[in-house]
Amino acid sequence: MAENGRFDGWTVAFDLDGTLVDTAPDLLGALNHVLTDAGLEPVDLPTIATLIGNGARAMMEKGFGVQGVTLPAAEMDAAFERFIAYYIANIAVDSRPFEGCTEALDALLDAGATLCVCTNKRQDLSERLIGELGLTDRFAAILGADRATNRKPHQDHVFEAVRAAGGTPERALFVGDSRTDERAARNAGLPFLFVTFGYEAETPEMIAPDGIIGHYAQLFDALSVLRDQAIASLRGR
Ligand SMILES: O=C(O)COP(=O)(O)O
Ligand SMILES: [Mg+2]
Repeated sequence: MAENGRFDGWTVAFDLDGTLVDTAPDLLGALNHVLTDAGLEPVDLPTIATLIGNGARAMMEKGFGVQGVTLPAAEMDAAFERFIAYYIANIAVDSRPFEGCTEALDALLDAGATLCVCTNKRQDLSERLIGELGLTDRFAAILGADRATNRKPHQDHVFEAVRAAGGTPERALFVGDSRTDERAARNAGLPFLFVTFGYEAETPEMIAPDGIIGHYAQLFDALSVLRDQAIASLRGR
C-alpha cells in the first residue's frame, strides 16, 4: 500500500506565513513602523504571532486594537498604505524558511510531488517574499488571498491553488500552521498536516489534525502516511 514511497500525481499545498516561512520578524517591523509613526507603543514578537493568519490588513487593525486604538476607515487605509510600503521594502530582512524547509520541499519534488502555496497573504507580497528567498521555482502555483474566489478557510482557495498547480483535490494534501488552514483543508476534503512551529495559539489537540510535525525533517514521512491513508480510503469507496 505504500505505493513505493513516491508522490507522482500528488499535490502538496502549503500555507506560507508560519508554515513555509518564519515571517513574524518582518511583519513585526512593518507593524511597529506604522504604530510608532502614529505615536503608539510598538508590540513584541509573541504578540505579533497572535495577530497573523487573516492577512496583513487584519493583522494591522488588530495591532492598533492591541494598543487600544480603532482608527477611522480613511486613516486605517492610509496606515495600511504605509504598512505595505514598508513591508514590501523589508519583506525578507529577517524572514527565513523554517529550518529544513527547503530540503524537505526538494525531497518531495524528487519523489514526484507537485507543490503549491495557498496563503491569506496578498499575491504580490507572497510572490515577492518567495522570490527573495529563492524558492519560486519549487512551486507550480502560488495563490494569495486576493486571487482566490473566496479566501481560506473557504474551500475555493484550496481547490483553486491545487488546480492552478495542475493537481486534483482527490490527490492533494494540505500543510498549515493555523485553525484557518485546518478549516480550509477540511472544507475542501483534504488531509491536514499541522506544523507546531507556526503562529497558532490553539494546541495540536484542539486543532485535531490528521498529522503533526514539529520539524521539517518529519515532513516526508508524515505526508507519506497521509497519502497512504488517502489511497486506502479512495480504494475503499
Ligand atoms: O498573512 C497572513 O496573515 C496569513 O498568511 P498565511 O495564510 O500564509 O498564514
Ligand atoms: Mg499561516
